[in-house]
Amino acid sequence: MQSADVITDLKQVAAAFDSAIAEAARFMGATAPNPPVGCALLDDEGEILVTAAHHRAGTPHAEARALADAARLGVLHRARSAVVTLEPCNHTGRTPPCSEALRASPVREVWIGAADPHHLAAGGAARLAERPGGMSVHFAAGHPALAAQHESCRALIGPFASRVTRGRCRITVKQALDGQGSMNPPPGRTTFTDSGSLRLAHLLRRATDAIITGAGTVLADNPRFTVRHVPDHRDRAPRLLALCDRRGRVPAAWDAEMRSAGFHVLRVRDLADAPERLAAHGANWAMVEGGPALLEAVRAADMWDDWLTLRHHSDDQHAGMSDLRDLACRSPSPLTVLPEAAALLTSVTPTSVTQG
Ligand SMILES: Nc1nc(O)c(N)c(N[C@@H]2O[C@H](COP(=O)(O)O)[C@@H](O)[C@H]2O)n1
Repeated sequence: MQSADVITDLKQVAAAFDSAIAEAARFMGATAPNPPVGCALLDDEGEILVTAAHHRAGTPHAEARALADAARLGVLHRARSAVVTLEPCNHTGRTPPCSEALRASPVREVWIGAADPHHLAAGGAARLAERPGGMSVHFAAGHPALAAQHESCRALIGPFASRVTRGRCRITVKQALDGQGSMNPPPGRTTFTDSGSLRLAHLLRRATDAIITGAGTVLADNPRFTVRHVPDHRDRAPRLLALCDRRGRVPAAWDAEMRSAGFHVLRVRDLADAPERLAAHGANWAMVEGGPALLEAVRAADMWDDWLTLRHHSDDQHAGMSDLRDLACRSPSPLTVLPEAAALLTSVTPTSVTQG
């Protein structure tokens, strides 16, 4: 692959990556089975002309959308660099190859945040580099000044990479605890966390493609699993809802109720099968919403990628303090690139330690 001189100033490339990452993050939870992807086009001066994202599978990819937006605004002829969070695809799937669209455009430099882990679509970087007349192609990974952007692009692509390389969706657990470590809210209440934690939980519901829950949770709380405390995507496929109900305790009427609320219900006997079953239905990222028994089973099966703890302080010493919202993650977490979610986290701990 050609590795010609860098045309654009690295600070401007970093700013363009930040813009593309933020735009892509807005569509997390709407693009499955595709990943969220963002693209910015820059002019000769390194100024951003347009930033676009992939909205939903079957609609134009981020690169195609950015080129079309630039044409509509009459600035396409000024586009010299493309900054893309994911390697431009090199295949005809539901949409044509972005590598060809970029080759045919005025763009002469492409910056890539992360390689495409999907073997069917990969190879766009090499295809771009062999463009007659030249194309300067760069991966963020090779530039220390873009380390943060590379990490964010990896986080963005993480759930998709999990599905296409491991055949299982990424699993994020949400656990709310009171000051004494109990998961049970006081009698008469369904939650004890503060408004920030509630928002974070609903941002997570919105950004994920599926929810895994247990019979105990459904029978005790009958949660609605809908996104209510933050605005939801207007255009998304029905969300997947996996119910682990080994003993068949939840009546079939519940499935119908959930379907009419916009969910596609999957019943799974064995919790350990849920990540594969959901991935087979196109989910890249699932969150676990359950009670102590389900979460203990997730921990025992060691099947989580992120563990989000919402810890409420109700004791005298911390009276008036907001919740602590701690995230443990085993690879860069997509939650860290969701702007509002990242701002609500108290700490992020990368960990490869097996919790037991
Ligand atoms: N570079 C890039 N930009 C996007 O906006 C994308 N959605 C993708 N996705 C890649 O292409 C495959 C899907 O292709 P179709 O939407 O079916 O045409 C997907 O598997 C990714 O590898 N890439």
